[in-house]
Amino acid sequence: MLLSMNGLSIYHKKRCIVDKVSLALAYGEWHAVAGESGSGKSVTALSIAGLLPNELSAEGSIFYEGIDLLTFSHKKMRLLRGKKISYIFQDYQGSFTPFMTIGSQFDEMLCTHTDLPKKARQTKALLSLEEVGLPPERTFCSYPFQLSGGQVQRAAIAMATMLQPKLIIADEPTTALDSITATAVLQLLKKRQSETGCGVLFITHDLRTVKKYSDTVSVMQYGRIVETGRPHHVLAKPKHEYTKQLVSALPPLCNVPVRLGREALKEGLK
Ligand SMILES: Nc1ncnc2c1ncn2[C@@H]1O[C@H](COP(=O)(O)OP(=O)(O)OP(=O)(O)O)[C@@H](O)[C@H]1O
Repeated sequence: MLLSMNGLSIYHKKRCIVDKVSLALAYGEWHAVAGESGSGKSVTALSIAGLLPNELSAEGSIFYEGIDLLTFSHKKMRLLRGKKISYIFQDYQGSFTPFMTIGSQFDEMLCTHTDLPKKARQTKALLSLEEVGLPPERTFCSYPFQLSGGQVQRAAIAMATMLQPKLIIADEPTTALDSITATAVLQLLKKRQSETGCGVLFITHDLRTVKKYSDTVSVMQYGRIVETGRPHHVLAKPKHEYTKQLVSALPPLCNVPVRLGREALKEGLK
């Protein structure tokens, strides 16, 4: 197992906001965590990357390749982030520092995790930007606010996959995008996943994306996982009352049979 979370609880002071969550993610798997706003999806994801704000505390265990990340120091987690575990946020303010060019942020990551000389770092960054369909030189020299939302997320995917991490955590990466751009960004993430073989933990409130891209879905409500399984099972025959409500709230056109994985990707790339 790439990631195995056991009895994870997260507290704000004495308030429990995530309650004994257990979740597993295999190598190369796309695991969606779906649920309404405030159910605890983001804080669960942040805890894996060691990015919980100071006022929150976590208990339980989060094993990444057999090592409990909750026992890691901030310094060790910094070395792991980017190289082994990457994070894609909802918007550029999460993924990029606004006052640095995209290129210098790629360079900073390469400096932290590799011994490459300057020229080779630049070549690698430009190649990564090209791989996600962005004009490499122009994007490299741009500040995040000079790019569109879709371009920022493409650049975030480029940076997240550049060092071929085994795990990518994507926290509602398409929330700020229109539906056509969102589809293109998700197809790109799926494509990069199949190229690099990484696992994806995908946080979403949109069950349509769960149907289309995920191998597994966990449904969260009030800080607990109430149901886990293959999307076509969970969505066709939801067991928990909350999942039933989520499914019945889907627009009718979305309640069609699900095609998953490679098939969905092929479809998306046509
Ligand atoms: N820094 C914080 N301090 C105190 N409470 C917090 C903090 N961050 C999150 N929470 C609380 O934790 C709960 C879960 O929040 P979280 O952001 O994980 O939800 P979510 O399911 O990701 O929602 P959304 O889809 O809106 O992002 C909420 O009740 C929220 O108010």
